[in-house]
Amino acid sequence: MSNALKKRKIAVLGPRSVGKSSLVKQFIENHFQESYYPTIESTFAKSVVYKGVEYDCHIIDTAGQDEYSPLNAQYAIGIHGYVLVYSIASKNSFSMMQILYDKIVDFCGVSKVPCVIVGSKCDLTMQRQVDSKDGEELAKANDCAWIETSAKNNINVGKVFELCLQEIEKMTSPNQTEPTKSSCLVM
Ligand SMILES: Nc1nc2c(ncn2[C@@H]2O[C@H](COP(=O)(O)OP(=O)(O)OP(=O)(O)O)[C@@H](O)[C@H]2O)c(=O)[nH]1
Repeated sequence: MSNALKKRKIAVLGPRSVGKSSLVKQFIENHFQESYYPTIESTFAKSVVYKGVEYDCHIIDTAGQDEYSPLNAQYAIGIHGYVLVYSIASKNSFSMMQILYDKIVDFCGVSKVPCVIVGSKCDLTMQRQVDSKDGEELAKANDCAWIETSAKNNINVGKVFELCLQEIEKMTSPNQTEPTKSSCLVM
């Protein structure tokens, strides 16, 4: 059997300022920054052990999207799994989740993709606009995983990427390294 690490490409998508970069930075670099710098795009690599297997994860932190942004083909082709982020303090960002998920599955021409829906900034309890129950129900309706996180307080940050690997592995047959069933193929 090969000792090569299993490569998994994960795209982190969501509206502006919901905390995508903060989530990724907390996961990769273990720090949190209060100031806001809009992202263009950054890719990070980290090896993650999930269920005793080491995965070489490439995480793409993307620019904030709105409902009119076309999906960049780069975020659909060759991606194994998705992390879709809304802020629990923004109902508008939550309403983008279904739109974004539908854009991805439409682009890929599949009925579902491995995905974790993330309610970020869960430390902002006084500003909460999205009930946990609504997040959970949305995820269930789309057969996605769901979790609430705080990059600020380092709550559930690692769990997001474990859940993403879990969703990817659920849809990937053993020993398969290329995204197939759930991801786009260039014809
Ligand atoms: N209270 C709190 N603030 C957060 C959290 N995560 C991010 N923020 C703040 O929210 C703002 C936006 O965070 P970013 O991580 O830059 O958001 P983004 O989604 O990457 O933004 P774009 O690059 O525009 O897409 C920053 O001021 C962060 O400090 C969190 O868990 N709790």
